[in-house]
Amino acid sequence: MASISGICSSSPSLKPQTKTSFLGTTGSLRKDSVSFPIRAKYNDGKLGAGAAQSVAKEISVGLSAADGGVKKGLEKDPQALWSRYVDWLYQHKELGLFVDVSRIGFSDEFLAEMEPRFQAAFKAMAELEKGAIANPDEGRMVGHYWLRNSELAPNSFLKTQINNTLDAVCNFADDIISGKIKPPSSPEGRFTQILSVGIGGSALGPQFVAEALAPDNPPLKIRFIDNTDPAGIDHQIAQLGQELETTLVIVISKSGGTPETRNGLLEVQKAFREAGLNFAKQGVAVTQENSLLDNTARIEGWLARFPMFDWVGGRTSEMSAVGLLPAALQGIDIREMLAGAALMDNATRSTEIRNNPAALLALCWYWASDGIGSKDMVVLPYKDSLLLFSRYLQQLVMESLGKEFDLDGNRVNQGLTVYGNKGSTDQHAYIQQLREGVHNFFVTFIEVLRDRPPGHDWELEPGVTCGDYLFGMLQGTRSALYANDRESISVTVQEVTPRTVGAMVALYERAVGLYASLVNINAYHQPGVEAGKKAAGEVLALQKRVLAVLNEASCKEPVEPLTLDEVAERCHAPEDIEMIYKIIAHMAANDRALIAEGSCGSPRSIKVFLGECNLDELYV
Ligand SMILES: O=P(O)(O)OC[C@H]1O[C@](O)(CO)[C@@H](O)[C@@H]1O
Repeated sequence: MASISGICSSSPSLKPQTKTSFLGTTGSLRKDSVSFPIRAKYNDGKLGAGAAQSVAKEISVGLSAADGGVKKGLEKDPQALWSRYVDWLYQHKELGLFVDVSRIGFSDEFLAEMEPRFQAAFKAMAELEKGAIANPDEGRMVGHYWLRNSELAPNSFLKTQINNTLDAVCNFADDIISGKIKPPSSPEGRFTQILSVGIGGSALGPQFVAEALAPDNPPLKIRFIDNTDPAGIDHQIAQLGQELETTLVIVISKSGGTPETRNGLLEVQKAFREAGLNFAKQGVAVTQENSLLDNTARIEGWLARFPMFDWVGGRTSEMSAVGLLPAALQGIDIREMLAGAALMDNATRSTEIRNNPAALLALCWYWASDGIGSKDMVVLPYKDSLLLFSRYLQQLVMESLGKEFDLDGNRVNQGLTVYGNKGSTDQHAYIQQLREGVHNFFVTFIEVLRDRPPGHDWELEPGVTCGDYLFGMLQGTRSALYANDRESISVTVQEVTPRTVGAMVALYERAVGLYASLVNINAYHQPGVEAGKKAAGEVLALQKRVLAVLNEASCKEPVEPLTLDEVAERCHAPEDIEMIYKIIAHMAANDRALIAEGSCGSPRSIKVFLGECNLDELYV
């Protein structure tokens, strides 16, 4: 592959589109939204890309329903495309990583319009790295970049914290793997399994890295509880079987109070009790100092505790103890992961868009989705071990960019939808629609050049290996999509190694940060998640009232089965009757409520009572 990294001549001029169109009334979210400065091809050159939001509000532009979302004007001439490929190819020599943006059709005019906005984004990023409060809502610094180069931390206290934590993780992992720290009920043995309990950013990074990098026979195998699904939890515990006694349970939660994680912990502790095992001697907490989880672990005397830092967000915590501890225990070289991320961090500090792979990604996202998330990003790694990359990116990108308000308080309903699994598998699932159906996406191909470790390859037909097929499928799909005006980015690495995985994590972290600046949003908070959590809490509070009402009626002689209306009335919540119905149906399905009359299929027919009267709960 050519080693040209963006200092080459300018790209051939592409045909800029000058059409201006309006979103109209489709999608109520857009109706009340302010518009963004949009790429040059849609704004007739009226609006500088660096214009202030107030100027941008003057027009609202985007893809109209009428054009079916089809982009016109993508370069198709093979020679011109080749030139564009060569001119724009980004290479990181030391990492063996390439970014090809040639199949995204941004024009020189668009690039010029975006340049000042990128310079502002680079400046904001530099401030963030110096310790500015980059998460204003929460009044927090954003320091995940310091994790791979503690020299950058804004003060010596943080630097020491980072270094000490890394040393502690390495030492603990060494002691567990070597058997210096043994499971209490198996003094001759070693820990053989990890059960990781956590959710969101406290699970997705470790899951992705385990799938990508764990050796075939790791020193400890890893399992995850990342939900409050009782059947899922039972399954994980059942799969461990006798090995529960040699299982290290790592409970990961930045806040230390996430309900799903707490429930997972309580379920696991119950399993330990039932197996006659001492959980504390096998439990490890990764959490913020003095969180509920931290205090529990300290008071109960758990085997170890590792800190999560206030200035590291869950979705950017893979290079903190959250990701490093499980990785190290699986025998993954975490210092290499950090080195790869640090190299990428250096590269993505470049203030020259062409020379900055994260800026290139952000540029393409903006172009492809009009800076308003009008198209989804389909992430397709052609490598089984990278299966979970898209799931990992889903949180990183969508929790960061999916915001109702911008930094100036305007309602913008921003975001960038991410989905995907892996190629070529997905070619036999939904690529049909991508090629020919609704044009609401762009693709990111992740290519891995090395098919197998050296010496293992063979030709399954003359001149062709299994990996050649995978390569052919990727290239064929990229070409076939482009021929039908479907744009794509390709990120290529030589191999899936700790170094390249660290680099890819760092690449996308930075791309998200830069893109957030371009669209003027706070990438580091997640206010929207709270609404769901609050509503869940309200449902559970209502369930307690329903239970109290049913209990009272069920303690009567004779038992008084109640209609839904009666339950709602006695709960003083007639407006919540639908939710009350759902609560009762759920309880009935789990043998916790009995349907005396009627059936759940016709809610108005139901009369319900509890199988048992609980006198202790009567006047609660
Ligand atoms: O690590 P915690 O505090 O348990 O949070 C888990 C996840 O929950 C979220 O806060 C969303 O609810 C994510 O941002 C986070 O990664």
